Amino acid sequence: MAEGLILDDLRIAQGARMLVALNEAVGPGEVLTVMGPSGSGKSTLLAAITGTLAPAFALSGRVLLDGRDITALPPESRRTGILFQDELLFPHLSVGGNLAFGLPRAVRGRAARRARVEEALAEVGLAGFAGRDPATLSGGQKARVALMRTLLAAPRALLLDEPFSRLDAHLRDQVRRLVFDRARADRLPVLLVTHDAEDAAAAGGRVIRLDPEAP
Ligand SMILES: Nc1ncnc2c1ncn2[C@@H]1O[C@H](COP(=O)(O)OP(=O)(O)OP(=O)(O)O)[C@@H](O)[C@H]1O
Repeated sequence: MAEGLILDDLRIAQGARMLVALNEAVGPGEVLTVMGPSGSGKSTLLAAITGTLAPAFALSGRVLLDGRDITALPPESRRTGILFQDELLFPHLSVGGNLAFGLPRAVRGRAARRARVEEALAEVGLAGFAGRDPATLSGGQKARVALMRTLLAAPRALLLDEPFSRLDAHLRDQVRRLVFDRARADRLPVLLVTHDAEDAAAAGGRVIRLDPEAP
């Protein structure tokens, strides 16, 4: 069975408008960058993969992850992880609470869950931050917590919806490197949506462009 993420004749239409039509295979540790003008369907493509496509769209074809057809599965069963432009940390939870939220239920017991959270924080240079309010973190720290929250759920594919675009140039480079290094180390296929040619170059993989038919 083929490892990685496969978009098998995946088509997304909005009424008579064909937004996305793709045949792509993204191997473990490989990054496929998706570019295209605003409104061309980049976020919609990611939603089709995570299982959160709005009812306004019609989907055909298949999404395969590690050989498993996930096209019709509910989002929580797909094992796809996504990072957005806004970190979307829960403001009412501590940093540790945010990370614990990402942990699979299979990690049982308060002590074991706490240990996994501490380990994750230490991995991104944030040891001791578990009790902090997310509002007190810098942009780069929030980005690292958001990455670890996504990775703690043990996804088999990583989807990135412009996650670097709000960071300043220096941080952007750091966080980008962290994300791509982790994806390679965990052998995750990555789909990167971006407007930024530098992001695409840093990703180092193939680039495709969405050019939807005019309505
Ligand atoms: N929930 C929705 N219901 C109906 N139409 C939607 C919905 N979300 C997006 N659209 C429409 O679908 C098309 C694709 O939008 P999408 O957000 O995927 O584009 P994008 O390429 O990600 O754009 P951007 O670069 O601006 O983020 C647009 O015409 C948009 O207006």
